[in-house]
Amino acid sequence: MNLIEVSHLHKRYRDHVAVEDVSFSVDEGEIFGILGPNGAGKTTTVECVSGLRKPDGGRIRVAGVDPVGERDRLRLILGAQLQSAILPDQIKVWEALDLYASFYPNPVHWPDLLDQVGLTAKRDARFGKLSGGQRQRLSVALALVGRPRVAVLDELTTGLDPQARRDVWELVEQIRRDGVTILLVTHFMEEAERLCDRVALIDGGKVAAADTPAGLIAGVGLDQSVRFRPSEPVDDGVLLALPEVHAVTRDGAHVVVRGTGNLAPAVTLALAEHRIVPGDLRIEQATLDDAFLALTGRKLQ
Ligand SMILES: Nc1ncnc2c1ncn2[C@@H]1O[C@H](COP(=O)(O)OP(=O)(O)OP(=O)(O)O)[C@@H](O)[C@H]1O
Repeated sequence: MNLIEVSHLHKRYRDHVAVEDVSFSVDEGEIFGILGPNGAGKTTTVECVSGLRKPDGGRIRVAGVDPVGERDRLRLILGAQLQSAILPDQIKVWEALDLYASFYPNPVHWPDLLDQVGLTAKRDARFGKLSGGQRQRLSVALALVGRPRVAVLDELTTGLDPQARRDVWELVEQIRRDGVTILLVTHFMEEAERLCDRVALIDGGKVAAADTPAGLIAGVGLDQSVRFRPSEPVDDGVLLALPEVHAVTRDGAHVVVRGTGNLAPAVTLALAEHRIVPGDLRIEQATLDDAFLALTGRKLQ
């Protein structure tokens, strides 16, 4: 079932078009990613879904609710974690949770939530004294305190170190296991690949493509490459004769073979038949970044 439906969303800031034409739908229980470079229109899109901005065109429904006309109903369905935390530095962690819980008719018992996000030890700490990762985890807890069916998480791990980022990723996976549908905005390819069931690639206020991460990569026909330094000169024709191989290029002393299917075994076998040893052998899978580049002509990061 589609829990979120966005069709032909259009949003301008005065004469600047932030979102040209964005459509996507999110199934119940999914982690759906919105991936794109800075300024692509991601935040504006999810702010419209969250009822924080009024679209200039198009239609949005969240569990059948119109975010513009039915904000009170939306509040009970959707919890948003905002890009920049806007809590006062002096507020204590427990006070923030207690305050947010008071906004909802049936809030989560917040000490459990504090435990879930790993902040029980910080219960009495002031917001201003928390680390970046702790602030992010608190903001996730605040988005979940009203028991939403949908959580909107915007640039959740920007500015975090790798360990804190992995901790937040685990938290997101745990929230999904609890049955919450997640709309996740990110400009990190790894984050989208790791967390998202499906991803919409957004560029210049439009959806360039939407699919599973693997489907997006396969869709542009760039699956993988094998890179090696041959022990003897290798004739391109030997490799190009293999059905798995699409292209052979050189990078200094290295040969780069692009293709599909069982590329690496096919290439190494062909080399062995010609008594060539592939030194420094590396197999590289295409990434969402490659798919984005192929679709838009631009890199994500
Ligand atoms: N309040 C605003 N007033 C005017 N222009 C804005 C406003 N908010 C965003 N924009 C512009 O609209 C475009 C889309 O911005 P948006 O924040 O939605 O993109 P984004 O993909 O989320 O990028 P980022 O990751 O940098 O937040 C950008 O060109 C941005 O400068």
